[in-house]
Amino acid sequence: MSSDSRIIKESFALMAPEADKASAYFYGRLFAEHPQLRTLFPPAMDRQRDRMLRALTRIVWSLEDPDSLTGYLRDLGRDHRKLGIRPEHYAAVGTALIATLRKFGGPWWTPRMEAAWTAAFSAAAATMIDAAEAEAEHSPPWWVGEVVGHERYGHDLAVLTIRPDQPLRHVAGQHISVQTARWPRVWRRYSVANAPRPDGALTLHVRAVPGGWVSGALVRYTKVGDRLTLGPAMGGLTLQAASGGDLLLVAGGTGLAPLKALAEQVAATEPGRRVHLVWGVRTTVDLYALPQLRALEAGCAGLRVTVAVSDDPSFDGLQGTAADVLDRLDEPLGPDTDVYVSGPAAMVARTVGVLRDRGVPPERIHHDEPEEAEPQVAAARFVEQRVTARQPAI
Ligand SMILES: NC(=O)C1=CN([C@@H]2O[C@H](COP(=O)(O)OP(=O)(O)OC[C@H]3O[C@@H](n4cnc5c(N)ncnc54)[C@H](O)[C@@H]3O)[C@@H](O)[C@H]2O)C=CC1
Repeated sequence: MSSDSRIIKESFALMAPEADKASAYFYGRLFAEHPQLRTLFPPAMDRQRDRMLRALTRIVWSLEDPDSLTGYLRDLGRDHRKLGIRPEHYAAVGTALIATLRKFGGPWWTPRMEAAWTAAFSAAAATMIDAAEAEAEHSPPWWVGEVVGHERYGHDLAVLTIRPDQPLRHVAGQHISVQTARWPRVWRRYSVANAPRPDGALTLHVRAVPGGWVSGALVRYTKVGDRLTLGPAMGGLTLQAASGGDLLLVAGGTGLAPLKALAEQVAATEPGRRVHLVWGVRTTVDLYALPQLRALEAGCAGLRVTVAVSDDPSFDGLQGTAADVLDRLDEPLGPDTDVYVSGPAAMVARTVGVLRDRGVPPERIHHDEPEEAEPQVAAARFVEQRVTARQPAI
């Protein structure tokens, strides 16, 4: 580990006990010094603060993995265009960040730490700005999407089909962010549930979560003809280029969306490739995409779809969660099988546990970071880092 990386990790850990206060101070200071930036952010800042903390944690933890760090920063830079962040804003953010670290580092803060952070921030900002400028050559900062389909299932689920005003390039397995007119500057992520289509349309599977501003608006108050604002496609739940072996896709509820896109991609490009899609839902109402999955299966020799229902004993089929189904699979998972998992965080964790018990190597198991991760996850990682940190380097 380079000495600068170690200094950054250790000084970051000093903030652990006050991570929430530090992120509030950071935005307070940023907006006090640059009031014009306040208009770029949502009225309620709690989730934004969590996101910032999570992003910073992710960056600090990736310092030893330059490829992963650069990819992450480039995505962040591209994504920030939709907020209206411009190159000149980065210096303001850097000044507020260093001031925050200095304040919360307290008596431990040293000029050596400040120099390491300043250099790291400049490098990160340059990567983000570079990615944003490269993206600006061929893509708008955001898209306007017209809702051309809106199907309701039960009281809290909807499948939306959206046609962007300009081509929105995406790869099967990626997600986009969505803003509704009801909640300006509040963005939420949804996976695109289809492989790229000739007409450019995007399908989203949306569950209205309790207290969810955007999900509630999309399910209950959006209709055909409405317009939504869309951010660029991001995310890594895409097929590994090098892998050509069997695929096991394990979905829970609306976590089906990115895996359905992967199944469509394979059906279109490698119809003979063996793909087993296991989809677990709670009740039969949640089997909203079953007709399309069966149609896909009928047209694709290599695709097999298994569904299981966990909370409805009257269901005339497999009972249990997707993880339970895997536990009972009688066929072995070949060493070249890649597994993709998507769904509620607890379901993903349980499924990954079952797969590990069945001997699937960790590098063959792929899943996304859930957006709805515990808000305190970043602070918890600070604490973990602090406990494991060695003596300060300086
Ligand atoms: N809508 C989208 O585009 C995407 C959504 N997601 C995530 O997928 C989740 C989907 O939520 P819902 O549809 O409400 O799912 P849900 O709550 O209806 O659950 C889906 C399935 O997961 C099972 N499950 C729940 N907890 C489990 C556990 N601890 N162990 C094993 N199985 C468990 C349930 O029994 C059910 O079979 C959300 O967390 C969402 O963030 C992930 C990727 C894309």
